[in-house]
Amino acid sequence: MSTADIYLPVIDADDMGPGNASRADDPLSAEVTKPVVALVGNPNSGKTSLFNRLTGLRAHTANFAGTTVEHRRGTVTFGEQAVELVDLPGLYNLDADTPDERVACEVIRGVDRSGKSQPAPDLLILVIDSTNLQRNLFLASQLIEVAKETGSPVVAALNMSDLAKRHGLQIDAEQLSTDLGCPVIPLSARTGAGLEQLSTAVVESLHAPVAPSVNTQCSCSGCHGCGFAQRYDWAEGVSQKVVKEGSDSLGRNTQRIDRFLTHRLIGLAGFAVVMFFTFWLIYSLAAYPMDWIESLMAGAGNQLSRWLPAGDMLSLLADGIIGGVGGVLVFLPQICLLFFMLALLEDSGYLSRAALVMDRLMKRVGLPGKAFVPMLSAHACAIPAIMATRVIEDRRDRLATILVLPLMTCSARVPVYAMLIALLFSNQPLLAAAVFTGAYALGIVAALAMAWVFKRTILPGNARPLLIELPDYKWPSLRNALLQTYDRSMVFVKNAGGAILVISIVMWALATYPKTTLEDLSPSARSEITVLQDNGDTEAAENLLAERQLEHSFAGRIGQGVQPLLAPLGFDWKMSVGVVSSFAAREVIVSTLSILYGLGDEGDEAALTGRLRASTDSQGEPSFTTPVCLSLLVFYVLAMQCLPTQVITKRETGSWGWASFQFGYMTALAYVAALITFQTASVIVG
Ligand SMILES: Nc1nc2c(ncn2[C@@H]2O[C@H](COP(=O)(O)OP(=O)(O)OP(=O)(O)O)[C@@H](O)[C@H]2O)c(=O)[nH]1
Ligand SMILES: [Mg+2]
Repeated sequence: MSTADIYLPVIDADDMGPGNASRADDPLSAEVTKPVVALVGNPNSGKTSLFNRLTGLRAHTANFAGTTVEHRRGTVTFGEQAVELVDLPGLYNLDADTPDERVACEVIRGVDRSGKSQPAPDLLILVIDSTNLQRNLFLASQLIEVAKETGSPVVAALNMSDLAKRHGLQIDAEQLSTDLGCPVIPLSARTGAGLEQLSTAVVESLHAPVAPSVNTQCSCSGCHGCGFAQRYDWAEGVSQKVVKEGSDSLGRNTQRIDRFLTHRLIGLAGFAVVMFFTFWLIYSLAAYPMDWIESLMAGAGNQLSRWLPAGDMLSLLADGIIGGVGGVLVFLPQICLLFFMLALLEDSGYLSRAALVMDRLMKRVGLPGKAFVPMLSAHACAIPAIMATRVIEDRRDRLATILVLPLMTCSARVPVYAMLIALLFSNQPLLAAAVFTGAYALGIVAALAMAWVFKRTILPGNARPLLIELPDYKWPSLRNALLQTYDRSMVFVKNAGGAILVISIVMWALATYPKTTLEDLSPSARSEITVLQDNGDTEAAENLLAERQLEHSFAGRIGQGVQPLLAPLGFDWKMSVGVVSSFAAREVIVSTLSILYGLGDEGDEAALTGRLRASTDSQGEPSFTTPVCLSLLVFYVLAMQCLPTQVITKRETGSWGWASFQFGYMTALAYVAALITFQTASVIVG
């Protein structure tokens, strides 16, 4: 197992939201009867936004370079002409350096992964960011030269015209069309302006293809001579010629804000404040819809107990399904808000600044600056984040990033944190936000620390310095943010309705069978229950019987078998069952605890946290003490409890060895850290 083993698949699973029927995991060479039109251009020029606008799909867009790392397809009808539209990763030039850039270059040049020729696209839509014309023209000239060789006609889409207009920027599209030797259509992927003209130009070019041509040879005396410099000079010359009225108010505003946000200290403090504010907002706002969902669940449980006689069926539906799945679904509002805030931050352009201020820290521990965006997106889910590491050129850097990514707090941890934080500080949003931020920070610090350890041990070497484009700040698109929130949340809901549902039913069965009757109990337990019954305390007697039944169930036996291993971390046998069951998926602990603590509590309307807080051990002491909650929290921040992530790590590194190593080191780290936390907190709390 070495870094050289990392293989770089070109295309596979995508992060398109649910409802997107079309995905691009087949190579471009696959049999396609419709003409193929590819969207090409610089990173962040709006290719995916245009793709979404034209196809009605919802691929991920964001205001930073390198959002798209694979090609995607969708069908569009331009006039009466149906075409296969392909969205590609962005490029700065045609000398591909990273796996995602290679994807784009291969498609444009008409070669497949192995270098064999395949049909080039029937047409290229060259997406140009009008607010960054000069920079985009460099690639434009290269692309047009390649298109001339492959015979693909080109239509240039002068995107972001809404933004250009707002900032008083006027571009002479006709002159630009003459300089590029292809049609140039001003448009806005955000507002939809100019799409009809684009459609007409595409249809005309498909029916009467004209090879584009560009002449970057410059005869002026000021040219620097070499190909690169000459091309830059050409781009500068054309840009000066076609920009009729320029205003750099966009750039000036950006610079003004950046003076603070990219400052080495203020920038770092600003990042902490932004994250704290985000969590505070999530925590405070989500409380209301969470209450509604909780009362909905309780109402459903009550209704069921009215309809069905007491027995296994009622228990399965109320405790197993409503308790298990509902226990996880309750946290949906927090997850939606988290995704919404992340989408707004992404779209505003702030994240590239955060990457810059974090780069100094990351470089020291051997992580490349380019790892920052995958690290941030890992806060939603580690799977797309691991795929997003394809923007990292160096194999060592990429492997180090993949190994530490799952330490970032993903959305599946949110229900677990929320449950534990509610146990620690209910109704104290500020404290809760502080612990939330602390848990997130712990994940980040652990990732940086482990990267440092890897740099000193198994992955020696220095990470490449960060070269990142700082896009202009933009007002985030509310529509995009809402759609993205919906798509990502639906993945969570589907998970709750699929894997979590199945695990909940299994957990319910394990906690219910084999059944224990009063006669099966030990004489002492029997007499304890009888005394309670004789005293008329039937509720306490029933609860005690339920408790004993649970202890004798399969789940009880498993929990008690594992518990000695987890006892130093402060976990009792019920928590041990929760920990074991959540190795399939983290959030399962919430449903498992709902089931384990819900049994014997028929129709109880109290929320899960209320039940957990009231639970006691055999000596009558509270089970969920502060040291226990903290220990569980630390364990869940650090442990690798997600099978799909393991599969993706295997796929992206090409070896189960690295996936097992990731599982092993994270579990060991979680165990040791939780042990230290519990023992220390126990001493402090007393
Ligand atoms: N105002 C405005 N913003 C736009 C327009 N088109 C795209 N954007 C924004 O520009 C940013 C980049 O858009 P993407 O569609 O992700 O760009 P991309 O070219 O696919 O980027 P990569 O995948 O990184 O190459 C996002 O914040 C979009 O919301 C537009 O016409 N007007
Ligand atoms: Mg894109």
